Amino acid sequence: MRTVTWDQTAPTRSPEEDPRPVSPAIPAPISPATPIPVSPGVGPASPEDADLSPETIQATVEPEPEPATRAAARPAEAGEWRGIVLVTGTDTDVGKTIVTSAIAAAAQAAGLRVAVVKPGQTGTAGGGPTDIDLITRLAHPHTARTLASYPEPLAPLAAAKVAGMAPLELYEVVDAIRAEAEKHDLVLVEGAGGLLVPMGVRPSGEAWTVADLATTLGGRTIVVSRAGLGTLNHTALTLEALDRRGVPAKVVLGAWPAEPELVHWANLTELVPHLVGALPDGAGGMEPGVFQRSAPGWLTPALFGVLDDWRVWADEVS
Ligand SMILES: Nc1ncnc2c1ncn2[C@@H]1O[C@H](COP(=O)(O)OP(=O)(O)OP(=O)(O)O)[C@@H](O)[C@H]1O
Ligand SMILES: C[C@H](N)[C@H](N)CCCCCC(=O)O
Ligand SMILES: [Mg+2]
Repeated sequence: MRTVTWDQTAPTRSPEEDPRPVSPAIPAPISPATPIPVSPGVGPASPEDADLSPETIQATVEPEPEPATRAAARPAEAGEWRGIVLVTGTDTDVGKTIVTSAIAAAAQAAGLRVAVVKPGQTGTAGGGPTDIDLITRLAHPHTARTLASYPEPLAPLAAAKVAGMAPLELYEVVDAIRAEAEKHDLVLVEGAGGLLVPMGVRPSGEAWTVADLATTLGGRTIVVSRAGLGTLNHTALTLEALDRRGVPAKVVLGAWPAEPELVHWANLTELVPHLVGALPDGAGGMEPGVFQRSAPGWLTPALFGVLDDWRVWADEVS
């Protein structure tokens, strides 16, 4: 099997010169007395994977068993992501819409009937295409619906308030998504911004988030993450929030750069145990036919793709 050779000129240190562990800090197991589950975190699949010494500066991007002290990143199974799947992200502008399009395209190519639902679209005063417009252009899902649109580019609840419009009501959204699930094999639900953005109100008047939607619907969740510096923390925070709620989650990189640097390879190595896909930067600008034919190559079989070896993928994209 081929290995990926990282940029040998990048600054590194050998264990002999500096014995500090190069592994990123993995949260120590929390006392069994506390009810807080151990963070799923992100991290190398094995200590060897974190070795950035010059002699072994190779990305060993094959997932291996997680240490028993952490919630395991169980390998996703082929076709597992059917039914209702929420697509959230570590932030706004991370590529949720493009990733949603890619999953829809790959699932349709695999013969599934796909619906995409965007509960709250904000920023429509800008006049550009909505997320559902983009998804429709790129992937042509069988059904594509926006449930509520608000003019200002804000979180949906804030956008509803400033416009004096009705906020999204949690159980109306739940009912709309369940109705699509009756008619489709896969319903992709794209949030707005990240996991804990206030989306609308519950009957009690309290705000709800995409995390609440995931727990109410019992849906699996895809976390779209950036590839660059800062993503390890943002991804770990999002995975931990989902893990604490008992929501199964996997990660897709929204935009893998054309010219990856050391940090991108290092992040890939850390995230591989959680990854079920990675889209190239620029994918959103592709001609729709090219996008649809390419999408399965960016996703693992869990998401109806054909990407089954991250080392081969890394060789091909570098
Ligand atoms: N793989 C990609 N190829 C091309 N453009 C991308 C890619 N990923 C993200 N972008 C660009 O980055 C920006 C944000 O992407 P996108 O609209 O998918 O973000 P988002 O996470 O859906 O944000 P929002 O919270 O507004 O829904 C867009 O301008 C999009 O064109
Ligand atoms: C307008 C933007 N593109 C998104 N649709 C909404 C992002 C809300 C983010 C709120 C926040 O986390 O502060
Ligand atoms: Mg979007």
